[in-house]
Amino acid sequence: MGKRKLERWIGEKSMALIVQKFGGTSVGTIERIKHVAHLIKQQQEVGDQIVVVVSAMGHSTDSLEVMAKEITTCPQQKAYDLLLSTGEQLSTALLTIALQEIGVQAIGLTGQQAGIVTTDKHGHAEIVELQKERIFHWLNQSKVVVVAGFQGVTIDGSITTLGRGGSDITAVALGSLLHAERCEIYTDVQGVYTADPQLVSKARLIKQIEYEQMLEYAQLGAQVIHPRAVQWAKSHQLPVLVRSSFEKSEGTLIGQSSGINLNKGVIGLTYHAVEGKLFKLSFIRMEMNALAIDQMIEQYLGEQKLHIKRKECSPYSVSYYIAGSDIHTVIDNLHSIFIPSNVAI
Ligand SMILES: Nc1ncnc2c1ncn2[C@@H]1O[C@H](COP(=O)(O)OP(=O)(O)O)[C@@H](O)[C@H]1O
Ligand SMILES: N[C@@H](CC(=O)OP(=O)(O)O)C(=O)O
Repeated sequence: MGKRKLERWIGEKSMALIVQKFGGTSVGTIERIKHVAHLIKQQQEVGDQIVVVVSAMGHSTDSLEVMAKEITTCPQQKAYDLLLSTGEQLSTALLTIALQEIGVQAIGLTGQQAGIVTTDKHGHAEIVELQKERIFHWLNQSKVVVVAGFQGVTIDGSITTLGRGGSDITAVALGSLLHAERCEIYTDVQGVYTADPQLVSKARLIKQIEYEQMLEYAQLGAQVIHPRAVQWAKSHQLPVLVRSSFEKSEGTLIGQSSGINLNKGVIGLTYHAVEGKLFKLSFIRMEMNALAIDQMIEQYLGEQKLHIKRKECSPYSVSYYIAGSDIHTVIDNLHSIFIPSNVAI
């Protein structure tokens, strides 16, 4: 019997264990929290065991940072983590109450109560252990377990945070260590797109992407999932589904290669300002070290009289530092050329 299955039998249940993570936008208001509670209830009615990971409401972690900075520009790390971790504790408690209110048996846990042990690198801690029996104890009582994301505790009892955007890491680490069937990341867009859909109007939803490519895509700025979460998923071969909490959609499956990809070109684009008018423009390629694609991109940038100041390559990506003011038009054009709408993704 495989390890994933075995774990479920130890938990004395043969149904699927799923980890669902809801980001800040998905739990941004009380109405949204109530909506999320209904989504969880629907999944539980299918008969699955559910562990939920939540982020802080909306941009409340930013507000906590601002409050501390009004006192000092240099808060002590332990107190700062103690403060930042409260955002997720609030949303965990509210979601647990919302679940209970609609008849779902639920228990809310801080990272510490869930047994998430981390290194002592405050503000950027790594999960090193999960005391699994704590979560299984509640799952075996048929409860939905709601865990505060983005936080853990050191072996000597200090609360830590994992780094901004770290609730994704909590969700995928829990999914990996609990041997869940999959981890679902619920957010404000339908899944992983070929570019940020809020910036590039022609961005298309990617149905499936491999761990390696998603890792580079996330490292290069596709903000929809944290790169360290992708790293956990890759190491434990955990399938991750990114989908919307607002509208029904199949989302994007991050997993192993299906081996039947017809697209041999570019799968994703990211760009951000480095300083002033200098931009870093990155392309995620479907194939490793595909030099022909790099040459085509460079030819296009040359034709547009965009001077490449620096180039960086990694197995599935190529990045260019270019200076320009109308970068948005360039991106739109690059997207149309290199990810044309007739190519399957
Ligand atoms: N390639 C991409 N695919 C999807 N979303 C992306 C991509 N690049 C950037 N994003 C941005 O990521 C946002 C979702 O991430 P985030 O704001 O961290 O959500 P959450 O609040 O759910 O954690 C989207 O609103 C979108 O603008
Ligand atoms: N609340 C934390 C952790 C987090 O992951 O948030 P979100 O899922 O909303 O990006 C942050 O803002 O960094």
